[in-house]
Amino acid sequence: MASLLFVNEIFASLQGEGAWTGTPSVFVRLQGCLCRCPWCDTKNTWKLGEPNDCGLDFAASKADAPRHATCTGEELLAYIDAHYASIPHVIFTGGEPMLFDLTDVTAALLARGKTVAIETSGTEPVRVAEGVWVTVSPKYDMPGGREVLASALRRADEIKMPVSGPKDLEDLEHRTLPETKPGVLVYVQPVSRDDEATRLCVEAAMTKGWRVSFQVHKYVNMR
Ligand SMILES: Nc1nc2[nH]cc(C(=O)O)c2c(=O)[nH]1
Ligand code: SF4
Ligand SMILES: [Mg+2]
Repeated sequence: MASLLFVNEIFASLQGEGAWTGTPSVFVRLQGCLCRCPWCDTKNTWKLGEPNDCGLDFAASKADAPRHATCTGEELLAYIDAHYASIPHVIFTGGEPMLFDLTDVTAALLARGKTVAIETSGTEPVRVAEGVWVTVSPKYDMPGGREVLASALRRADEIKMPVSGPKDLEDLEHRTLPETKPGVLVYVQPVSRDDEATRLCVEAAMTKGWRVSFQVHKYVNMR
């Protein structure tokens, strides 16, 4: 587990999205993303990380800042043990967490009895232990020019499609779902609590049988 992780933020909250909504979770927000989605709510993570001397206390002490901490997988595990022992679920998000190989660190968390999830755009190979819950929020035709990988869609336990307009629903139906495994959970999620996007998601759910993910944390002013 020698490689370095660049941690933009680490904090505890309730999962506010998708199938695990309401679950007490440690969020590990990793630095770096190449997708450049116009409506991204974590633009502060876009810059790719580089080694520095900031430890995890730094990442735990700030929100929405562009700087990150540097740690090894072992240091992250020790920090979670020390500060978040009572929290049963760990979520790696970003940024794009699959810019990092999380196979060993996620295996170690599972071995401790935690459940573990990642939130990925599907534009990087999925590198996590077997048994990790993989949520893919596919990002098509974004300014960064990244391609959504069939291998990521196939590995997904949950698809959570960000919806800003009708094209996203078309992409979900015709580009995403044909590549997913049987039994995958399908969510549509309005971006930025937008009223028109919310209306589109509710209508799509009622006609297609998909579920809606509402980013509950934003409605109750939680992180
Ligand atoms: N409460 C809460 N739930 C979340 N689920 C996914 C999040 C993310 O930023 O990826 C997120 C987040 O930032 N906060
Ligand atoms: S993939 Fe996620 S982190 Fe990256 S730009 Fe898009 S919304 Fe932001
Ligand atoms: Mg968020």
